[in-house]
Order: sequence, then structure tokens, then C-alpha cells
Amino acid sequence: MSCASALSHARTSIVLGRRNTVHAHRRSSVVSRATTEKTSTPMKLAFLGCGIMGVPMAKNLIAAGHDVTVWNRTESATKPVVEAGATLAKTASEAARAADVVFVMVSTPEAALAVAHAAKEGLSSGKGYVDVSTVDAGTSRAIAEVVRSTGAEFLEAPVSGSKKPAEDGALIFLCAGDEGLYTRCTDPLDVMGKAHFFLGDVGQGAKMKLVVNMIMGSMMGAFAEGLTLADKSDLSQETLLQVISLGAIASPMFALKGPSMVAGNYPPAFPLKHQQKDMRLAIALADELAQDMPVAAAANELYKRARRDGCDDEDFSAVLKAVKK
Ligand SMILES: NC(=O)C1=CN([C@@H]2O[C@H](COP(=O)(O)OP(=O)(O)OC[C@H]3O[C@@H](n4cnc5c(N)ncnc54)[C@H](OP(=O)(O)O)[C@@H]3O)[C@@H](O)[C@H]2O)C=CC1
Ligand SMILES: O=CCCC(=O)O
Repeated sequence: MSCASALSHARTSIVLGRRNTVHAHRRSSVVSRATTEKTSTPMKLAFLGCGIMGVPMAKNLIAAGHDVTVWNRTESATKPVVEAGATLAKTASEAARAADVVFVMVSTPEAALAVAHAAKEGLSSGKGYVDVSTVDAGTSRAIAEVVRSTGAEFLEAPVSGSKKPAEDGALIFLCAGDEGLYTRCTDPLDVMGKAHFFLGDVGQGAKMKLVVNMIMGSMMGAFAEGLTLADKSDLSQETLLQVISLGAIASPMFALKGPSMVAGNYPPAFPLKHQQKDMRLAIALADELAQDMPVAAAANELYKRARRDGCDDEDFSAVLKAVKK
């Protein structure tokens, strides 16, 4: 077990975790995993949603020794998780009944709310429901209401990080809601992620996630325009990637996606339809707050065009195709 050390910001409370560094700032706190150690106290968990993200997340929970019951709307998608050792449930409520804490990772706000209603019958006092899908704050509050009406606790915990971080247990969880449940979930969050923040009341995690993805979507739009402009200017795109990698705008995202974009490949890690959903939800949040977002709004138009052109299930970097057009 590694030693935990304390870091502090001004006027912060400091908590030393079992194997973590914990530092708090105002109403939010962040926990960063200080080790790759995967020890855990086995918990009875359910995992609902076996898409690109759900499968590796559930498999990591199983690999860490948790007892996982799995459900997915389309049963065939549960196969890799069942093969890894999960118990298959026929319905969301059956999965929820079998577990102490339920994790949910589905596509859209509508899907997340539908799953909460479907799981409701299996929830009761003493249980926890953690929705890690990317949704808007209003939907998250609606899910919280459904969950809490059963006596169960609710945590929203959308994630930053894509398919590879999900496989590597290196996601970043943006949590808000019932703090007792957050504390109870320390081990599963450590298994699936490299850091977790607690941001306060339900909605704050959802909003943080939308802000981050709005920035990411705008960055990708600008990157796609840069690659296209370089090409049309008789500049090598590979050289552009090298220049970017050495300067102030270097980013893991450009380094990861750039070479495949130059090659015209867009294997789906983060589907473009989900990025456009997140741009739409972030813009709606800005609308509520009467904030101008001209850059994000322009980027959103590119994603909408790419969707119309059939790029829904390609990686969001396929926005390059809309720019080129
Ligand atoms: N991919 C990524 O890099 C990241 C994605 N996210 C977010 O995580 C969530 C999941 O993403 P990802 O795994 O990529 O998505 P996928 O499109 O791969 O999977 C979507 C999942 O949602 C399920 N689903 C869709 N509609 C319903 C419904 N009405 N009822 C029940 N289940 C439904 C699907 O079930 P079925 O198999 O039956 O269709 C599937 O399990 C999204 O909110 C996304 O924005 C967050 C961070 C990174
Ligand atoms: O919501 C998707 C996030 C993808 C990422 O953080 O790389």
C-alpha cells in the first residue's frame, strides 16, 4: 500500500485516504489515485448499459473482485461482461434488486431517465444508484427524484476520458449528489478511474461534464479546420502535428486523434452523435444562463452537418469530413 500525502489549497480541509491523496476546495473535492493497486472490498454491484464505455468499466469492476450483475437493453451486448464473470439479469429492475449499488452508463438523457424508471422496482432504502452517463442537469435531477422516491441514494458521476481510459481504469469521475453514497463508492470509483471529484448538489457534475465536452468539441472543430487549411495551403499535415506537439497547444487529444485523422480513419471511441448531443446540451445550458457561446455554436453546426452526412457512429474526429466538404 502506498503512502498517502496531503496537498492543500487555501482554506481547505484535508483528508488522508487509505491509498489516495485527497484535497478539498470550497464545496468540491478531488481524489486522485496514487497507485495502480486494485485491492477492493467486494461489493454487490449492478452495471446497466454495455456500450463502448460500459463494457470495459464493468469488466474492470469484475477484475477487481466485485460481484457484478449486468443488464443491457440488447442482451447480446452483455456477452463480454458475462464472459468476464458477471451474472446476467433479464431486466434492469432484476439487476438492481441483486445489487447494493447500481451503475448506469447509457447513451442519452432520454435513455438514462428510461433506465431509472425501469430499475426503480429493484431499488429500496440502503441501496445506491450511480448514473455515469452524460446528461443535462435537469435530467439528472429527474433521475435523482425517481431514485430517491424508493429510499435509495443517488449520485451522478459522468466521466471524462474515453474508451482507452475506460479500459485502463483511468477515467475522471465528476460526482455530485448524496455524499454518503460517494464515500461508499470510493473503491469502485478507484477501480474504474484515476480521479474523482465531488462537486456538490445533483446537477453540478452534469454541468461540469458539459462544460468540459463543449471545450473538447470546439477544440476538435478548430483542429479539423487547421488540418484542412494546412492541406489546402500545400503544408504537410504530419508536419503540422509535429509543430503542434512541441508548442503551447499540444494536447493528448491532438496527439491521439491527429495521425488517424490525417490517414482518414475514424474508429469510434467517442461516437460523433454523442459529441453533438453534448454540444447541444452545453449550448442549452448557456441559453438558460443567457451566455453567448459563438465558438461552440459554430462547432455544433459542424457536428450537425457530419451527422446529416451519416457520421453518427464514427468517432467524433470524423467532424473533419464535414469541414473538408
Ligand atoms: N464513448 C466515449 O468516449 C464516452 C462516452 N461518454 C458518455 O457515456 C454514455 C455512453 O457512451 P458510449 O458507451 O460511448 O455509448 P454507446 O452508444 O456505445 O452505448 C450506448 C448504450 O446505451 C444503451 N441505450 C441506448 N438507448 C437506450 C434506452 N432507451 N434504454 C436502455 N438502454 C439504452 C445502449 O443499449 P443497446 O445496446 O440496446 O443499444 C448501449 O448500451 C453517453 O452518455 C456518452 O456521451 C462519456 C465519456 C466518454
Ligand atoms: O464524453 C466523452 C469524453 C471523451 C474524452 O474525454 O476523451
